[in-house]
Amino acid sequence: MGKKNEKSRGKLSQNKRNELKILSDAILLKSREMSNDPNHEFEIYNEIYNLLERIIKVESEVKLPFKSSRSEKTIENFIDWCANEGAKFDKIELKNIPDYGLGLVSKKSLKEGEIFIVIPDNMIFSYSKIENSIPDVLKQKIFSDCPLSENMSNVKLALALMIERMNSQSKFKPYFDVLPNKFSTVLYYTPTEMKELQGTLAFTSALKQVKYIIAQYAFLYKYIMVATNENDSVMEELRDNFTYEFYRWAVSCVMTRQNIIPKNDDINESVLIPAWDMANHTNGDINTQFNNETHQIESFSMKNFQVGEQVTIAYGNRSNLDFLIHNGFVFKENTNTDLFVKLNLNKSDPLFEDRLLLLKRIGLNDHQNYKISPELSDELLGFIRVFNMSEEQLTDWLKAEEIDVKDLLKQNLDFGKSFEIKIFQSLLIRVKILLKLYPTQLNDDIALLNSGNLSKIKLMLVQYRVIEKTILVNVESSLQNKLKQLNGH
Ligand SMILES: C[S@@+](CC[C@H](N)C(=O)[O-])C[C@H]1O[C@@H](n2cnc3c(N)ncnc32)[C@H](O)[C@@H]1O
Repeated sequence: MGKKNEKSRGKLSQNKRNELKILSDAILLKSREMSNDPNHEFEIYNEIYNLLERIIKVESEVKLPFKSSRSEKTIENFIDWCANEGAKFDKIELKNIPDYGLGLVSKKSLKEGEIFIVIPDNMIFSYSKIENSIPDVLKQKIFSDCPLSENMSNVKLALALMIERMNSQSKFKPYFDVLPNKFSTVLYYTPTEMKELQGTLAFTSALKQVKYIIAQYAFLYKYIMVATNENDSVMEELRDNFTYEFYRWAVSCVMTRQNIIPKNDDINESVLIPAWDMANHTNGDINTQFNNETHQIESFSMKNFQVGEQVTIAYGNRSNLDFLIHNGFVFKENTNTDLFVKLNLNKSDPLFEDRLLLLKRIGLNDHQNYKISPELSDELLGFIRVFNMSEEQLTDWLKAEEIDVKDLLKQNLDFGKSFEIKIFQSLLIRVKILLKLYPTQLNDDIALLNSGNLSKIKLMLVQYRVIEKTILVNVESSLQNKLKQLNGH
């Protein structure tokens, strides 16, 4: 650390810095606005994006302080570096895999449960790994005093990555050189691409995620400009190179690759694990551990892999909404088909207060997210039962003992046929409304996917729409079947 790699590129004039400060203030102000209406949230996003475009233009003369390309040479250097650092990975190799970027491929057949990669602690990148080489003033101002990096381990890791990425002498350089230049995270969507999510359950999450990270940039920009210290070259270098482009790159690296491992007995830390983080995801159980005795990452094969097969790992049992928002991809074969929908009571309903009271007694709330799937969860059943009760039913249930009231969450509670019909119908209406919110039809989306000429991000977003709509269509037909059975058809 501490060595300036090259002469500072394109220091911005004071006028431009002032303009960036004004734009950052405007972003911070706008990002405080919040709405439950996704279309209003989209308007806020568009206004923020306009300010951001101006920022990107002003910052355009400051180039990213590194060049990385995933050439054969850089990959070879990386593999040599891994070997020199003590990684054990002779059963696998790193290869380009269409639609996945880089990935791991087996060189020997692997048995389920067999260790296929070991990464020693010295290869793991984190803030604590560079802490001792960071000048004190920078450590104090950026990592202790700054409320964002102090409280958020992902921001801390992103800033540590930016600082170390600027250091051409870094021991991690061979790893940084094979990191992607560009991502498909929400931070790289254009507003036109973002609009592809309109009507989906992911729309608001995507908008909020971008708003949040742009606001982080604006906050950090102002913070770093003020915290700058002429006597500290690394601090100055950070000030000269801190752009939105650089920040979204670092945040995307962290979003798509970070892991949490124990730093010591009491504290965990966000880290990047070179080579292991080249493994792509598939369904299964997490089969990687941090060995507390050897301080190594060990990954075990999740199944038998043939020679030449892609060796995948499981990132966790996440829904496609989570993968899209937090990891920048969707996984068509995902066995996790969870969709969560916010359901609320009708405030103008004269029985609103009673329903709310009963909901609370069974541990539920108004405005809660419920899992929508063909098998209705206990919580969803509880909610739609309370939502649909008559005044008489409500009064009876409110009188029930604490222990009995929880029966409302039981699958086999017999409410009688007409009430069953009522609750399934109300849920069916809700699902139909959700399906109507999409500006496009499922068939149109499928045709679009088959057209074969979509950009990478648009393809992913249309795929996401198809996945979400398909789940809802399945729930719709399962509810219709249940109603048919109840009606004796
Ligand atoms: C930890 S990295 C894995 C290595 C990555 N492929 C690379 O080239 O650096 C995670 C990223 O890999 C890609 N990825 C992982 N699993 C995937 C999958 N099942 N389908 C598509 N992309 C996937 C996504 O871009 C994700 O953000």
